[in-house]
Amino acid sequence: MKNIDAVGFDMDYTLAQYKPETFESLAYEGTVEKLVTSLGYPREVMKLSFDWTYMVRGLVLDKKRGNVLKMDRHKYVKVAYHGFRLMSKNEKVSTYGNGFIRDAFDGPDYAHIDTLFSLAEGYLFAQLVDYKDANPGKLSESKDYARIYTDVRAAVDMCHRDGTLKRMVAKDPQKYINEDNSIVPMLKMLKTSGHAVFLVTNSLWDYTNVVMNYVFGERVIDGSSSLSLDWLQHFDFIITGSAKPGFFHDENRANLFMVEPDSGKLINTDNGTPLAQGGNVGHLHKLLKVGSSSQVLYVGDHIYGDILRSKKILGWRTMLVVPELEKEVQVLASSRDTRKKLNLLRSERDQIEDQTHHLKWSLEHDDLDAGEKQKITSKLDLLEAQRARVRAAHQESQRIFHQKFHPVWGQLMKAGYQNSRFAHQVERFACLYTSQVGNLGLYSPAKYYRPGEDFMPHESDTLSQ
Ligand SMILES: Nc1nc2c(ncn2[C@@H]2O[C@H](COP(=O)(O)O)[C@@H](O)[C@H]2O)c(=O)[nH]1
Ligand SMILES: [Mg+2]
Repeated sequence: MKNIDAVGFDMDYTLAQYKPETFESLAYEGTVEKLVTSLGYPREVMKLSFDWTYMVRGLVLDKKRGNVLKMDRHKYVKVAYHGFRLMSKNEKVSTYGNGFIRDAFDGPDYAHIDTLFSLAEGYLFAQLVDYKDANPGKLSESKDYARIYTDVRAAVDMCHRDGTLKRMVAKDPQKYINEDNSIVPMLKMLKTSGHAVFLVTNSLWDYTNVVMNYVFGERVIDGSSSLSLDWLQHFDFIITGSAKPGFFHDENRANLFMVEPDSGKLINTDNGTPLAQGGNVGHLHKLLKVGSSSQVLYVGDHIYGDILRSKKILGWRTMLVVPELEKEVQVLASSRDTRKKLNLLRSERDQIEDQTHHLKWSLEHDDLDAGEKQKITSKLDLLEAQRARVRAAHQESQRIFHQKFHPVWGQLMKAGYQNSRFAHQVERFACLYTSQVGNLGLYSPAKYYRPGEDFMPHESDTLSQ
């Protein structure tokens, strides 16, 4: 942090941690209503209900096929559901494992659940896929799976734009946003230590003002009547309506407005102004007066919107907020014995397979008499039975272990033994990651965050001996 001159924050799901159980339920209900009232879906769809715990970040929606996928860092599909039906191994392999060209899963046929804002969207998509399959003819013919996805996306988008969500949050922020008393001390510490502190959010000024009032301790907010501007003192610069990730491109020509905080009026400007709406990163860089982009640390929750471009294009230092990490770490810590057992079973299976292969080779290629052949065949039968036992025990323990994290999708950061696609993105694009933004305040603002050591397989093997 010594080399960092400016620390910036995203607002939604970073400084303001929404409660997915209420916020995403609101998004879900608003979306269903729009599908029925504006997009021609049958009223029956209103009877569907939402399980906010089902979807997780890192999943990929296959829009055309109506599937939900979890993949590893090499983009191998490890778990696949059609709607809510688990696809068999054969079905999965024939859909995603054949062919000569590997799918990159990043074209227009796929959508990524890479923000907690997308949990309701993914869930509703899977529900409507099942609904279409179970009710042939009830949806109009044009509504294939891909069209269903487009409709759900459009309805979610409307909810964010037309006030369906924001009006409700403004009325009762405590219902939708977690209280977090660690934020103010953390921001004060950063400022006192000489860092410039800034906010860049895609939310517009009026909503930002409501949410930040709640985050900064004005716990009783009724509409906009009692909003205070005291929270502004914690930031040197504030940019609302930033339209990230486009904001991170200097050539982005979005208009820059000065915000008049009391009235919320937007005034045209082409100058850097401490409280602005719109513009691009060029305006911000002028204000920050940093010598190089690596002196900026930006903290956000969205791997694409906040982290990827700011790091890849600008070279900012980045910190990703991953609230799911809390449970992930808890389960890992309480499963040490299980993990040891899994590793033992895995190496036992490897050893049995190695022995089996040697014996089979010998049987086929060595010059053996009948007695020797018989001995090897009996040994092979024993090994085969042993392997089946170890394999079954391993699979069952692995299944139980993964279900401790999430009953359907398992560990967020792993897909089998490999890092998950999500974990891979975190590793590549986030310099730091943590479960809550307030954790930044647990360390000195002068702390040097050293990277963990990289391990090649041959190195970790020698360490564990
Ligand atoms: N128009 C849409 N707005 C969306 C959607 N998903 C989220 N949002 C809004 O973006 C900001 C996020 O702010 P940030 O502080 O995290 O930069 C917030 O206002 C959301 O309501 C969407 O699908 N469409
Ligand atoms: Mg955000």
